[in-house]
Amino acid sequence: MSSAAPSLTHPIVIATRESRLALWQAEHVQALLQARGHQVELLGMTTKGDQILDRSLSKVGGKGLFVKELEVALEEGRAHIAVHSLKDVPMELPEGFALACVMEREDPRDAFVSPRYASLDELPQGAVVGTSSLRRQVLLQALRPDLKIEPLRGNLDTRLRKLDEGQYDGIVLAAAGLKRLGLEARIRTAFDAATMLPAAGQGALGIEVRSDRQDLIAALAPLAHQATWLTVAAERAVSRAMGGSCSMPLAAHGRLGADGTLQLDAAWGDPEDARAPLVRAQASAPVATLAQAEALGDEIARRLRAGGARGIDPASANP
Ligand SMILES: NCc1[nH]cc(CCC(=O)O)c1CC(=O)O
Repeated sequence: MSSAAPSLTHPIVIATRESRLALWQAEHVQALLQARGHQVELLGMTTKGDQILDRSLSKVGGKGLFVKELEVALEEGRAHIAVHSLKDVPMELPEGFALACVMEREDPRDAFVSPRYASLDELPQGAVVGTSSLRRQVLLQALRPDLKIEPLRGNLDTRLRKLDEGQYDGIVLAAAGLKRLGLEARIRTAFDAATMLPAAGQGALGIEVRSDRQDLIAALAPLAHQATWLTVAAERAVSRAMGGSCSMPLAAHGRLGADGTLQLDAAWGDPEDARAPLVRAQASAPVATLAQAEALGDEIARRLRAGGARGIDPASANP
């Protein structure tokens, strides 16, 4: 049995980074497509983002670094689809590329990981916490102004190794990545999403294709999870409207209720002052279409700006 459109040729090749998490994600999609009768192969690649371990991503060009090489492979026809953590996908895809679908979300929360301390509250005064995320930095600093936040880059295994070597008292990672790699036991506390507000798209996977591949878009449609798609569309709209990139501390988190009401929360931190008070905004609305979800995200961005958040206009944003 195959649900393939007539023009779809096999195998479908998935371009993937070679970190354990990226491979897990690509293999996850491979298995789902194989279960629907498709023949699927992986094409492993190293991206610029994978090679930069010593500097903060926000200083060297941002999220796009993880996706560009994969897009080149799609452009050249060496691969057909790319699986991304939506958190790492820029708000606007380059001309000619589209998000074919968004899949069911894993745990969207941040997790506190530490060999010695069971929670953030247990950390002694002045303890060292590792994260290179500006969002995590400002949210942590709001909860515990005494903590010393130090940069921490690399894939999940690298970050855990640096923690285990004693460079930090604790680190903050996405619960989703740890769960996917079978490392859930490392989570000491999953932060309450209301206090450590997650990043837009955190925990959700998206599949990118060339926008002219209607055959692939049709083949991927059954993998979509509509509730997740609506929720992350609203979250990503907040980022887009704020001109968000990883150089702006910005959190956006939605929850879609069984009645179709989307509750959206966001927080903005001053990129120039990690200790400045956060600007928060909240709104909810019934949401049944992507356009309605995006309108709610736009509304939240307006409220953030009204509360003092400074957005970046598209013209002056990072390339
Ligand atoms: N910033 C890197 C990144 N991008 C996606 C994940 C895994 C979680 C996800 O899929 O959202 C992680 C690790 C982390 O933030 O700890």
